[in-house]
Amino acid sequence: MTAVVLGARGQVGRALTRRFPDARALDRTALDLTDPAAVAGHDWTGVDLLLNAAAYTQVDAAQDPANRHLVQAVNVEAVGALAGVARDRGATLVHFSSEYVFDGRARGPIPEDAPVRPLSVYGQSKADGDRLVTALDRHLLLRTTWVVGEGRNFVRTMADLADRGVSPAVVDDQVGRLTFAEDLAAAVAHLVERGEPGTYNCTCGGEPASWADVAEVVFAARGRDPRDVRRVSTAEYTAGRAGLAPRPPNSVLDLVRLEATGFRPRDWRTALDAYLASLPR
Ligand SMILES: NC(=O)C1=CN([C@@H]2O[C@H](COP(=O)(O)OP(=O)(O)OC[C@H]3O[C@@H](n4cnc5c(N)ncnc54)[C@H](O)[C@@H]3O)[C@@H](O)[C@H]2O)C=CC1
Repeated sequence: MTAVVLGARGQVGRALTRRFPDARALDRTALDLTDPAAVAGHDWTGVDLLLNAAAYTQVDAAQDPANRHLVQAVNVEAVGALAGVARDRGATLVHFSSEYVFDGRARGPIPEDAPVRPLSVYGQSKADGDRLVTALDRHLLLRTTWVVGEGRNFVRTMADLADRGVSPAVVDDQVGRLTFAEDLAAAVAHLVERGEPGTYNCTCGGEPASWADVAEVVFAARGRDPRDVRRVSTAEYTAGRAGLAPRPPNSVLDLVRLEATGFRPRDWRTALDAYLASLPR
């Protein structure tokens, strides 16, 4: 198998590169996906697995009309170009999506086939990209949430704030589960091995929690009092902060389809404990 990882220096891309050590790792400097000529002109000879972890992921910045062209170029047009490469080469395209394609207003875990109703520009762009991927015979679309890997993420931010003596306001009415990038990469390897195309929700397992619950675990691990996390509602958090994209209140994805393949994601609390133990102080 000849694999290529796109977005290789992002959180998910780094985990994929570790999980598929023989894959060709490409980031923006090696191949700018917003340049159709570069994508068409790239040497894809022999490639049979395209792992696309590249995306425009700044959810709030995506709301700014000045960035809309770039969001569209990376999250939709580039996905179409990669789908074209996969189709021409008979390769499998693995792509990542988000619970932001849903409005998160329904209660309970969200199944893969729930109605798509994005609240934000980013969510809409991911939904549009998803349609291009699922039109392919050979595809894997993994919808995930709250990713933690190498690089900037919520857990690192909270650990930094804890270490600096800050008492942050954190929302306690958005509920979901963390997903560690290495778990996502392990799921990709498992699903590629099975060779069954389709859309799968893929997050860590365990009891869903709010961002404030996660922040409290991080604070405790850094030796701070969890009560230093100021629990606020989304309405309180967003008041006076301009330009924030609306977030779905329910980010909990149903894992039944993934688990039916024999893949058991780690409980997010177990994975978080291990991650926190590895974070430098
Ligand atoms: N981070 C999260 O919490 C979540 C992420 N996802 C999805 O998971 C996937 C991976 O996300 P992360 O690794 O967290 O993102 P990231 O922001 O850490 O990495 C994105 C990568 O895309 C690359 N990239 C951006 N524009 C590019 C361009 N024009 N050409 C080539 N490469 C370009 C960046 O250089 C970076 O390496 C994305 O599809 C994202 O939408 C889904 C749900 C939650």
